[in-house]
Amino acid sequence: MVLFITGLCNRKCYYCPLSENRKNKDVIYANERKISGIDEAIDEAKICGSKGVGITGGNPILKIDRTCEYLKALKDHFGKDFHAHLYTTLEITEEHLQKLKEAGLDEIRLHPRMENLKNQDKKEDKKEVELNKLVEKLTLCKKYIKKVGVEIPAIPNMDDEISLIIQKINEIPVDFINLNELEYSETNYTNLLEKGFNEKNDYSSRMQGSQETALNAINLAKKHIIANNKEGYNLAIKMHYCPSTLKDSVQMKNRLINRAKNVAKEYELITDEGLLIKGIVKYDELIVAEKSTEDSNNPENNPFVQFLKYNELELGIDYEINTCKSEIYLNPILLEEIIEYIKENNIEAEKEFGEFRAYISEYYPTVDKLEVQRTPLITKKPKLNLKLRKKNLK
Ligand SMILES: C[S@@+](CC[C@H](N)C(=O)[O-])C[C@H]1O[C@@H](n2cnc3c(N)ncnc32)[C@H](O)[C@@H]1O
Ligand code: SF4
Repeated sequence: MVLFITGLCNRKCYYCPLSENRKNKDVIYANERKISGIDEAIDEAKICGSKGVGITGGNPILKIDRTCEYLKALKDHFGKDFHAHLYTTLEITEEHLQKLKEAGLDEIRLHPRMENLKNQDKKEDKKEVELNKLVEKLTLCKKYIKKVGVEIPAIPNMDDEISLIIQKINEIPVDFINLNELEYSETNYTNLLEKGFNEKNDYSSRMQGSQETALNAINLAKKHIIANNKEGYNLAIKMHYCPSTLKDSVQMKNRLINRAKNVAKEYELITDEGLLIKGIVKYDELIVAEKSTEDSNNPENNPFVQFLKYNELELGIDYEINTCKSEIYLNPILLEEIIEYIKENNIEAEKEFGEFRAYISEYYPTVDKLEVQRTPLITKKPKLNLKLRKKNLK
């Protein structure tokens, strides 16, 4: 689970990808769900079948007590094997680390100021200071937290600077460095273009040159480390490159599939991407059967529902009525079959069931249930006007 503990942050990274509704706002999200308490975080982790938490922001240490409260509550609830890692900056102090350790943090990932590392003559000082500070803070983290690493965006053309970071931290007991493929979002796009970067293609949010920089920096660092250590290969640090597609196609997909499995209703299907599909019969106003002798407000007396009930035993139809939205939900394949049946048998759907629309809806299994596709089902068999068509062809 991704626990976004606060949007507050003292930095102003030009590549910051946070959206407007999170950036510099003191809001909490568990995955895509906006929450206001620990119980909701626990609930979201349960629904998603989470095995651990990544605590992020903003900068979580600006809300250190909240961070520790959530962390401790998750550990208490799910046990010590529920893995917890946290992203933060070099502003972390011994006091923060003491608290994080007590709350059970397993891993920490530090993010230095990339702008200070850019190799420009006048900034040579800044670069040294930033690198030394990184080494100092990583060493401090190692005193308290079991796994310590660095995580940074692979900024195109920063091959040498990133290679230098790897060489420096390879000399101290640090476990890993993660290089993320640089990604654009609606908030950092203009900044990235102003820096002279371009997007890689128009179907992803990847920036051109980032992958090359990451791989080149890793190879450069390896070369230097081997060359400087005549006695042999002494590359202690683990290096990972995380392409942006991995986030979407693996991390996000797995999370969606887990969530979908836990929230899917009997009548819903789960796609390979972890989206949910259901059939919807929509009325402007949910009508009830005209000659119903029973309570005329009872939605179960809707003619379409009556039809489903009539076929319930044979087809095992499971359905749900949403009276607020005047909608009936059922298995999408069954709905398609019913609509086909109506057409094939020339049943006058409107006369039988009243005026309704039918469609298949595909949506995210998240709290906001964002719909990604809606496929209308045609309820009347189309009549071809062959004469007219012949005339047109002439
Ligand atoms: C989104 S941040 C969240 C944590 C915190 N705000 C930070 O920046 O460290 C998670 C990781 O992504 C990296 N990152 C920041 N902006 C990025 C971008 N535009 N593309 C790829 N990675 C980015 C940061 O280095 C950080 O380690
Ligand atoms: S540290 Fe993270 S949240 Fe803060 S400005 Fe940089 S990228 Fe954004």
